[in-house]
Amino acid sequence: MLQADHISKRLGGIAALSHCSLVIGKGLVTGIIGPNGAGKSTLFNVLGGLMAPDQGRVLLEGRDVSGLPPHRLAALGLVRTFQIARDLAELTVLENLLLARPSQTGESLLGALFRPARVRQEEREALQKASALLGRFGLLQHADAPARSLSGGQKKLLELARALMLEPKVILLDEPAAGVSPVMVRGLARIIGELRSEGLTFAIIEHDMDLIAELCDHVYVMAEGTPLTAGRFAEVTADRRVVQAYLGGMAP
Ligand SMILES: Nc1ncnc2c1ncn2[C@@H]1O[C@H](COP(=O)(O)OP(=O)(O)OP(=O)(O)O)[C@@H](O)[C@H]1O
Repeated sequence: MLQADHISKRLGGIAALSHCSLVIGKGLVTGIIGPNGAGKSTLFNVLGGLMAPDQGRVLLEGRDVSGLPPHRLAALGLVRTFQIARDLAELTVLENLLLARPSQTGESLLGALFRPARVRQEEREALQKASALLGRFGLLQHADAPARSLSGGQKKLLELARALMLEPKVILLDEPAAGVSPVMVRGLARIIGELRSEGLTFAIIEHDMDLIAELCDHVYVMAEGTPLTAGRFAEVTADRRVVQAYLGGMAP
């Protein structure tokens, strides 16, 4: 579904990614783990179009999409979740969802002026979709509350719901469990599992190893800008090199 092909990226004189190659399989949940500074966030930034690679390619369903900006990738089905930024936090939960998917027709002045019925139809559809997602994620009663009033876990659900408004095929999830209560982590895991069984593909960066073990079909362990090893969670965690990478070479 999504492939990093020998990607290299230097940041501030550091090789954040170095000939990094990996495959995010269709319909699977792929975990990306590794110690701090291993290059996981940089990989997501390159895969999600926030940074162009210095070398290498990003392939989405076999098509070279290297360097395409996030909105072009979203139109092709690849979406990355983002923390609700400060300005969005002041808007309501529902507004956050409606803004995630701008009206296609109403985006241009001419479209809005000459096709008002079409714009209204798109707005109705977006409202229906947003309401359905809020219901599914247990956020309906918070629809008119400012996003900042949500708990950490509810904010993560809102981030996921914003991504789903774009009807993606692949979602890049950056640390879904960070700052989330254990009960809400279970809720998130259930929803991600359900979305996966509906055919969505996920790549997940996460430091919560219980969540990785529970959710992931396949796990890549990154170290120094490239995958060190890959396999099922139990396989990779049994690999001595992985323990060493986490301990910074201090393993006995
Ligand atoms: N904007 C930047 N300028 C300079 N160096 C950077 C920048 N962003 C990241 N780096 C460096 O690139 C390397 C990879 O960082 P990255 O954030 O991708 O790692 P990570 O695996 O996501 O780490 P963490 O788990 O701590 O989030 C690190 O050495 C980091 O210090």
